[in-house]
Amino acid sequence: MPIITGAKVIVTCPGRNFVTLKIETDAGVYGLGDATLNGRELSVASYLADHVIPCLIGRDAHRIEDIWQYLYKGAYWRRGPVTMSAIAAVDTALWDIKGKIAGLPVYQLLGGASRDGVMVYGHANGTSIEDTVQVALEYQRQGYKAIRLQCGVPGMASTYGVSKDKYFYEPADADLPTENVWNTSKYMRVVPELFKAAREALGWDVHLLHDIHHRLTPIEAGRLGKDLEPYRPFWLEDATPAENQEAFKLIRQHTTSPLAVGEIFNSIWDAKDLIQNQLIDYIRATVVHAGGITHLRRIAALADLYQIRTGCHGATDLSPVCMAAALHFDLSVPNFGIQEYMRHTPETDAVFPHAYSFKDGMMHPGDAPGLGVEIDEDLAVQYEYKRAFLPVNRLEDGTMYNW
Ligand SMILES: O=C(O)C(=O)C[C@H](O)[C@H](O)CO
Ligand SMILES: [Mg+2]
Repeated sequence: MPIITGAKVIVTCPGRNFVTLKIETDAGVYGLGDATLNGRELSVASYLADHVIPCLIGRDAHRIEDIWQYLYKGAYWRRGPVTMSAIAAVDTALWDIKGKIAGLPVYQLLGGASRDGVMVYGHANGTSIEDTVQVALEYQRQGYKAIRLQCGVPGMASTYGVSKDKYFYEPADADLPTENVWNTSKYMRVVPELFKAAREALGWDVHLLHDIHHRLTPIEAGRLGKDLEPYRPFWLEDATPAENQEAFKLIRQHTTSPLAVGEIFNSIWDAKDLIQNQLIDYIRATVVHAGGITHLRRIAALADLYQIRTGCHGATDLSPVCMAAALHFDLSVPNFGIQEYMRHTPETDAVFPHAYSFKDGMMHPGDAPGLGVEIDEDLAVQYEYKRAFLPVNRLEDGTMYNW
């Protein structure tokens, strides 16, 4: 049995901050896990270094489930994004180790491939409808089968999902949170126009998605969902904050537009009521923030009972280690729906060389043993941690709102 002999936390900032856990064993094999929690990175780094790593030394790295339970139940303080990201990092690294020792890619350990490849969606964004549609056309030319559309709103200086650089979107942009201003009615008018223009330009063979990013009330979300129905969206994401899950009943009463929720969920308990009441169509939880591959499989299994499919979060603040783990999960899980794919910068890709690849709108984790992702530690140390916050959002009268 491979015994855990050491572990360390690597914090690096090749364009943005990433926290990576590296677990070493006496079998000469190590594993990697992503522990990045955007805007709160050092909390997870400390949780791992101060409270988790000392408990790992001397354990059998093959006992993935037992170590998961030990860290979850053993902490007494359950759930929460910091705890669950730390557990996820350990879990992911242990799957990596198991795969490397077995000489198999992780997806083979998860039951093997359930499909040939993983359909991903790219992000088309622009300051205007015209710009966004042009970018979407470019994605379509690159072979994407699914495209998320976000555009600037006339009369609003900025909004979620629209970047200065059309291809690399990084919302955690400042040393202290940037203040944005929000106006729901202006936003509600522009999105149906965006979808109309996109359908006219792109046709009907491509899936179109949109992220509301928690900014509507349930009844507003019902209205937007209804207005978008003629354009057949693949999903509307995070229509309203999901703390009150009853709220989704109201949205469901008004629209057949499919709903996706869960990128900020960190355990099956966050998703349970939405899933069991069939209030969503896609569950967005992913490896790093929802307790690792082990826990995400449990969430997917519950969702599968209700024909709810997976749609893992895959923004750039999830490192290539998480991306690789998500792709192994996506390839194997029976109720896969779609995977988000935001390209990392070349600097990030250089720090994390990986076996996963993209072709014709589909991704594959590759067949390297384990996760198929490495970290170049010499390069990683050259990029020092840089404090960066996600923005905050206020209504026009100054009221604090959801970002
Ligand atoms: O990718 C998405 O759907 C997002 O909503 C991105 C999030 O804002 C981002 O990951 C927050 O860290
Ligand atoms: Mg989102």
